Amino acid sequence: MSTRPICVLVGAPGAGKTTVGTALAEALGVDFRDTDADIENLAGKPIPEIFVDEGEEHFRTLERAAVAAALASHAGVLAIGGGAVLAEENRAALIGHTVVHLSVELPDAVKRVGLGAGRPLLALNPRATLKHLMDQRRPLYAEVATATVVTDGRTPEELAAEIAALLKP
Ligand SMILES: Nc1ncnc2c1ncn2[C@@H]1O[C@H](COP(=O)(O)OP(=O)(O)O)[C@@H](O)[C@H]1O
Ligand SMILES: O=C(O)C1=C[C@@H](OP(=O)(O)O)[C@@H](O)[C@H](O)C1
Ligand SMILES: [Mg+2]
Repeated sequence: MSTRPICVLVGAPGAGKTTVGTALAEALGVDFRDTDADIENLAGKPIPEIFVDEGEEHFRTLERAAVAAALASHAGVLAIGGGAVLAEENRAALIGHTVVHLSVELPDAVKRVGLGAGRPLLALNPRATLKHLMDQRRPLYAEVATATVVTDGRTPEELAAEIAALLKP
């Protein structure tokens, strides 16, 4: 039987999709899924290694397949990678879903991505690259979102509670 996510989280790297999504799923008592984790499981290696070994284009191919599969089969909270909205195929697939854009401005995004590794696109010059990615993608997040939640200066728990309230019928 086909099913659909309760909510799909989109936004820039560092918006908190993985962190807030995990907290939201816990608050709602449902499963959390992240297409980045699906891709890593399928490829059998971390995302930075996929970029080094096979390149970004191959990663985007795996990502399109992962987004389509998760949208068709996951019933809980779903986070998709920050760059997934670049593909027209993914934006079209999101139509009709409840899509929450976790918005973040550059200062908070820089602080947050600085806290962890594992984002190959941001390995060299995180601030300048993030600024470029965010400028390029802002209209695409707006295009697919059915709601936007501002994350700057807010905790993941506050954000999870706000989204849970927003999802109530
Ligand atoms: N609202 C927030 N406030 C402070 N730190 C956050 C917040 N959301 C996420 N973080 C931290 O920022 C980093 C990136 O978060 P993550 O959930 O991986 O973002 P994304 O999946 O959108 O790239 C993590 O170290 C996480 O703990
Ligand atoms: O912005 C991007 O293009 C990417 C974001 C990452 O996910 P997060 O948005 O969860 O960091 C991951 O999919 C990959 O490193 C590419
Ligand atoms: Mg993530």
